[in-house]
Amino acid sequence: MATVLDEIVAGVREDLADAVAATPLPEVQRLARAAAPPLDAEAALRRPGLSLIAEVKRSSPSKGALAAIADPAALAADYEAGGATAVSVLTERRRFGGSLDDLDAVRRAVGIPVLRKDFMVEDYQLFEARAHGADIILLIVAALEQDDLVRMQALARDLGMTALVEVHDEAETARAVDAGASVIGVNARNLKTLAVDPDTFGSLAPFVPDSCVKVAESGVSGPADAARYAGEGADAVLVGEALVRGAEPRRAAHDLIAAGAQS
Ligand SMILES: O=C(O)c1ccccc1NCC(=O)[C@H](O)[C@H](O)COP(=O)(O)O
Repeated sequence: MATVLDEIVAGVREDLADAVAATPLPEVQRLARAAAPPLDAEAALRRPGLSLIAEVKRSSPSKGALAAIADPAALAADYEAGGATAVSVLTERRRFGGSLDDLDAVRRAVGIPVLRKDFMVEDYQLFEARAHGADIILLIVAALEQDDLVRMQALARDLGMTALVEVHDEAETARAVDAGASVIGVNARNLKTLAVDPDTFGSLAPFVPDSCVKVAESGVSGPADAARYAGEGADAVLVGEALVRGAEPRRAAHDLIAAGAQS
């Protein structure tokens, strides 16, 4: 039976065919090479204290519509003012309501690294991300064969971007480490059931080498969760729903970071 991830990736591949038809690979490669140089996101995430990757997330397969984000640039600017280290922008259209327009708007609004959060299955998407100013791309181990993971990580580096390599279990963590990942995100959301298990980060963190940046993804509902992840060894937390649903994203960002620092 097809999983949610399979269904999302099938939709992404259909949209990708349209994108390639509109902007062929050589042109998107040219645009990627011509874009302003990327920021060193890995170095930013390695700074002392708990880093926050704050997400622009309109909707999700697990929760449906989350927030009517009229101005993604203003939201991202609030995140930056609240101390976020990076902004994550979901660009997947069908299930998350995102777009490259959101990425463009955020890129123009902030001076911190920007993550294109999407389901990357073809090299084309990495060039596209860079052409739109992304500094970080997401590589989901569960969505990629090992040779694709290795090649796409090398391509991200060649383009000057940081790859956030996402894992959900011990086997995927071993694959990420084998592929030479330097930034590993442990996602607490099970991509088959969509349930969030807050114990996932703590159980997988010991399998992530100390040399890697460790990112705890999903299910952070407030400062206590950020403090818990920091205590379990997270260098960064990636937070979407709690920030876009809250009334004061700037303060909420600040409070998450402060809780991590106290842990
Ligand atoms: O959010 C979902 O429902 C989802 C479903 C299937 C694949 C990915 C999904 N989310 C992507 C993410 O990783 C989250 O947006 C990110 O970690 C932030 O999570 P949260 O703070 O729980 O919104």
